[in-house]
Amino acid sequence: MNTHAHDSIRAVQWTGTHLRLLDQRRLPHESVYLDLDTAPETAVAIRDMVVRGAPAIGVTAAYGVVLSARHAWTRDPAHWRDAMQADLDTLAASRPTAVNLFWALDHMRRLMDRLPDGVDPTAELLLEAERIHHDDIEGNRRMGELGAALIEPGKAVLTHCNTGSLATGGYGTALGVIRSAYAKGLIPHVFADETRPWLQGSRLTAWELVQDRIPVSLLCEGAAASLMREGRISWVIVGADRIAANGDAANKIGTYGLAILARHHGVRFMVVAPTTTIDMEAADGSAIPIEQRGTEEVLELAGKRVAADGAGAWNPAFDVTPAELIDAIVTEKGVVAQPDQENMALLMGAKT
Ligand SMILES: CSC[C@@H](O)[C@@H](O)C(=O)COP(=O)(O)O
Repeated sequence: MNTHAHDSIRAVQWTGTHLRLLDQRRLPHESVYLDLDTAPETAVAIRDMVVRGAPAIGVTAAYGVVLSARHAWTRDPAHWRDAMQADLDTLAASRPTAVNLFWALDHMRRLMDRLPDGVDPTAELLLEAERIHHDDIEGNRRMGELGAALIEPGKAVLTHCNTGSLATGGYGTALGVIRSAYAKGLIPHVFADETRPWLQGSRLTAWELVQDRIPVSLLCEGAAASLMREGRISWVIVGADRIAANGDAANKIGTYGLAILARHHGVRFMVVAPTTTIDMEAADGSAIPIEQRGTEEVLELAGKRVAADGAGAWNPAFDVTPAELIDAIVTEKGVVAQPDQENMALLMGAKT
């Protein structure tokens, strides 16, 4: 029997008593799981990249709220909501760009407000976290179908970062489209950027694709222009951490450059993300907070200094691709071609 990565990889799990995370910092060579019991531990795991990828961060935060509720109810059943406040703030401060985190916290907070006083809220909150998790996987399957339908058979595609089972509730966004397209025989091969400085492409995307027996070639980001010039790919397919109301999309640093290269070479550019990644409060990309991470991530490789002593570094974790460089945004609610403020509002059911 073939083992498909998307069936077996569960980066985020509820054990019945604990939140269990696959430590993505140690992949692909070691599969180590961490069991977490508190919301502050969950926030640290998000910040330190044990779990990463916008939808997976959202799902994790929802389970973090469950852990918080359990402690709050034990400590102070009469004021469990107040007792959770510090935990909610800590979770919200873990990473700034992926809006799925804030979406999940808001969603859980709204449920907290509806729950009755005097009753342990843990079970209800757990049900909701599990629903968020389940809906994310369903949404990915749907996006897989919708995105694959845009791809004509024949050429390879290029992806960036990791948007697969590891980055989501399961299956993946951009990698979900790639999985579906490969299963339909539409794409023969996948090119994956290694994705400095965390190497999500080499360590995580390649690991997932190899397990699914989908042929993958890694490349340094700097090789993408030459790949396109050789006419070897039809689409660049990426995920997103936050999409603004006009369709500008923040994603892993380097995505913007790929979009410019794609337009120059007549390659199409697809962003795949659930509607929980869309932030209608952000008018355009300039309103999206971009996380700056520590300089050691650039100056070192696997914990070992590689840069010349005395050199500094600039390490933004994300960049913003302007909507006009995006050919399609694929969500679980449908595809937005040539995204702009009007068709994004239509998708989200908002008034223009
Ligand atoms: C489905 S994941 C979409 C994005 O979150 C992904 O492309 C990305 O940029 C992840 O960044 P990371 O810093 O690894 O959390």
